[in-house]
Amino acid sequence: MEEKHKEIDRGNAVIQIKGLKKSFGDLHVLRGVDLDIFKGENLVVLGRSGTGKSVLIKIIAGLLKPDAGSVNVLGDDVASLKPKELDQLRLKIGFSFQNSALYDSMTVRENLEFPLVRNVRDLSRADIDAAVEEVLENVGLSQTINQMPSELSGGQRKRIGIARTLILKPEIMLYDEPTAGLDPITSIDINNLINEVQERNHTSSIIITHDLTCAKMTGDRVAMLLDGRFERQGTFDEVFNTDDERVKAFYDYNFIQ
Ligand SMILES: Nc1ncnc2c1ncn2[C@@H]1O[C@H](COP(=O)(O)OP(=O)(O)OP(=O)(O)O)[C@@H](O)[C@H]1O
Repeated sequence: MEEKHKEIDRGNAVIQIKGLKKSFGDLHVLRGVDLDIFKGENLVVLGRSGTGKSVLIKIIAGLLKPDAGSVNVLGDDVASLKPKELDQLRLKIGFSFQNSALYDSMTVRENLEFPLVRNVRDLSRADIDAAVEEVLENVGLSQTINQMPSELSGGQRKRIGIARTLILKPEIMLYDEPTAGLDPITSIDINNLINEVQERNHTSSIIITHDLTCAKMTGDRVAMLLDGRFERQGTFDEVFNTDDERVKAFYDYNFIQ
């Protein structure tokens, strides 16, 4: 499988993280994280369980406060935002979490309408219908519009979850283990969808994954969290071309076991 090759504008950072630290009691999870994410870039974050990937995402979204360091998202210093400003910023960030969290009692259409109706005022019925149809078409599932989530496959539910996030046209997408629990072929479909979203919407994305096929297919750049820092950042091959046993173990586990 080929590495991704996409030109990224390194002059335009949408997320800038400097010297970020976060501990819980004696547990020092993030120990000085420096990271930039550029406009239109897919950045894959790798790291073993418990290394602090979710903590990092929560800090970016303003859900957790850092102990030290700065986090700037789309020009805003997250720590200094008032609650209302934080809500505004969060509308520009799409979260695609592991379980997709669709509402089981609502149809696909109702699930997709929900964030729009809740967050955007003065939309006509025609606007809402058009937005729902557009995102469903973008994820290739127009035919499921009147179905219930229980009638969909895991891969389809994942796609609808991504569509529901896209309906607010986020500038940044955060994908938390997008291929977890999916078979390899369906995982590849989701990886392709992540790239299509990037191409079509010029979104910048952070993709947290343990799946190195996903990392290689979707990542313009890969950053590996090791002992609380991003010691290794670069293309997929740059990150894994090393004698560092911690990195090699991660690679071997994915491809040999
Ligand atoms: N609110 C909290 N209070 C105390 N400890 C926490 C809190 N949130 C996270 N932690 C701890 O911080 C560490 C990092 O957690 P985090 O969820 O970020 O890991 P992760 O890298 O996302 O792991 P996984 O790949 O398993 O999802 C863990 O040891 C976790 O127990």
